[in-house]
Amino acid sequence: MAKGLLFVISGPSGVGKGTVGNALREKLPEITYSVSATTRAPRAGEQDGVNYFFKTRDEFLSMIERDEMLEYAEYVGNFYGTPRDFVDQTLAQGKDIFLEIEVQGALKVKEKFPEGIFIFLLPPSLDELKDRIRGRGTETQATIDHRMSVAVDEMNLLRHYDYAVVNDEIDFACKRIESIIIAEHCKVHP
Ligand SMILES: Nc1nc2c(ncn2[C@@H]2O[C@H](COP(=O)(O)OP(=O)(O)O)[C@@H](O)[C@H]2O)c(=O)[nH]1
Ligand SMILES: Nc1ncnc2c1ncn2[C@@H]1O[C@H](COP(=O)(O)OP(=O)(O)O)[C@@H](O)[C@H]1O
Repeated sequence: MAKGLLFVISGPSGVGKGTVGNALREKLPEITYSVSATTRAPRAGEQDGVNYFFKTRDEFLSMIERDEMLEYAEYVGNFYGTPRDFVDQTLAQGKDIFLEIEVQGALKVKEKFPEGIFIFLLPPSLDELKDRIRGRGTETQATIDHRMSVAVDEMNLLRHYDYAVVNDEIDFACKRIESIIIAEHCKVHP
C-alpha cells in the first residue's frame, strides 16, 4: 500500500491557520490533522485532545525524554510538539496527515521528512495580520507585540517552503490548498 503524504502548514500567529484548517476539514472530512501537545493554557472553548493535548511543563519534558515527539519548539514562552506515533500510524495506513506548526518545528520535520509538502500561509499585509490577532481577542497587548515580532522573523524563512498561500479570503485560501493536495497526488513520485 502506498504511504500517505505529509503536509505541513505554517504561518504567523493570526494569519488564519485555524480558520482555514476548519474550513478545509469541512470540505474534505477525510483528511487527518495531527493534534499537538502544548504547555499553553487552553483558550475558552478549546478541548483537551481535540484542539491540543494540554500538558504541564513536566509532562511535556517527559514526553521529550521518552522520544515521543516528532518535533517540538518553544514559541512565545510555551512548548508545542507533534506526537510521533500518530503521524507514523496515519502515514502507514496510506492516509495523508496535516501538521499545523510554527516554522522552527517545520524545519525539523523537513530534516526527517524531506519528501513532505511544506505550505506557508501568508497574510495580505502585516497591518491586516495585527488586526486579525487583535480581532480574535485572545491575546494581551504584550503577546500581540511578541507574536508580531516573531511573525516578521518567520516570514523570512518562507524560502524553505514549497508553496506560499495568501489568506486573503478563507474560500480562496482553501481552494489554493485543495489544489496543492490534488497536484501532489498527481505527481510522479519516485
Ligand atoms: N513546532 C510546533 N508548533 C506548533 C505545534 N502546534 C501548534 N504549533 C504552532 O504554535 C504557534 C502558536 O499556537 P497557538 O498558541 O495555538 O496560537 P495560534 O496558532 O496563533 O492560534 C502556532 O504557530 C502553531 O501553528 C506543534 O506541535 N509543533
Ligand atoms: N481570510 C480571512 N479574512 C478575515 N479574517 C480572517 C481570515 N482568516 C482568519 N481570519 C480571522 O483572523 C483571526 C485569526 O485567525 P486564526 O485562525 O485564529 O489564526 P491562527 O490559527 O493562524 O493563529 C480570527 O479572528 C479569524 O476569524
